[in-house]
Amino acid sequence: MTQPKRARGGQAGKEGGHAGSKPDGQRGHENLHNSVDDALLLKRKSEEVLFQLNGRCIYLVGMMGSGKSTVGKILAEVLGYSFFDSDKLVEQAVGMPSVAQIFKVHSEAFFRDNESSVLRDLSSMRRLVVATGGGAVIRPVNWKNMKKGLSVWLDVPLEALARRIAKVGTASRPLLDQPSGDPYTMAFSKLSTLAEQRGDAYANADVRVSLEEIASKLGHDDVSKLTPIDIALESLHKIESFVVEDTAVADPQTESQAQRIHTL
Ligand SMILES: Nc1ncnc2c1ncn2[C@@H]1O[C@H](COP(=O)(O)OP(=O)(O)O)[C@@H](O)[C@H]1O
Ligand SMILES: O=C(O)C1=C[C@@H](OP(=O)(O)O)[C@@H](O)[C@H](O)C1
Ligand SMILES: [Mg+2]
Repeated sequence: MTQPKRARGGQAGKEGGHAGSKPDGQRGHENLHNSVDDALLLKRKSEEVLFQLNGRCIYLVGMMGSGKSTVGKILAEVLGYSFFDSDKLVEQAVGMPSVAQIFKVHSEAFFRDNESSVLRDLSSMRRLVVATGGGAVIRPVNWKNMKKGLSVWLDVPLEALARRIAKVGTASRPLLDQPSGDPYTMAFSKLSTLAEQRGDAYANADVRVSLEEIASKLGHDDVSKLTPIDIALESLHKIESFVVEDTAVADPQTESQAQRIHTL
């Protein structure tokens, strides 16, 4: 059977469009082939990773707009895991329709307490992909709970985050909500401040998925050309490498079996 190759742009779902030299009809076919190839690669890798995960949960961390909810749903789907978005669970627990309203009626501290309770409850479960809120990384108690599973940091350049946020608006993200000003500039400025305040809290994650690295590997000049599937696939590769190394430290004998599977 021929191996699917990694697609190089032109797929549905990416942020920036880039016109190729081919007529639209041909590009359409190419895009479809690329998407099918990517879906096959993703499915195949997920089957290997599923075996190695042994039921461990995956926690996605990263700044607002980094794609935790988007990529998390894809990972859950291909792994056959259940997907939870911690923001949605907080909304349910509090009985309010949006995070923005919780911040407004109560406070950020109230939201954070509920966020910690949700993460604590989830940490006793198995076979979950959890998209956390961007600020979950600031509390050590959340890390204590997330470390029961495997954590993945989606590391996205601030410019790309601000572009995404400017596109969808800030209504659902109260920390970025600004009454006036250019949406991109305002989002970029707020995100920069938050990134500075949070320091290297995201780097506590077991695995770092850098969009700049993926873009360079795939020959793209901009992270905006990456699709959520590209990012999900790289996440699975990184998770696999981490689990293999982790097993090596914990149990050298099991490691040699895991390594054999990894290199197949
Ligand atoms: N790789 C991507 N390409 C294009 N748009 C994306 C990508 N990843 C996420 N988005 C969009 O960016 C916005 C933020 O994504 P989301 O998954 O909600 O991030 P988070 O949960 O980390 O805040 C959404 O509108 C989503 O559709
Ligand atoms: O970074 C943050 O502090 C927040 C991120 C949001 O989630 P997303 O990262 O999914 O946008 C949400 O939890 C809340 O608005 C606060
Ligand atoms: Mg989210």
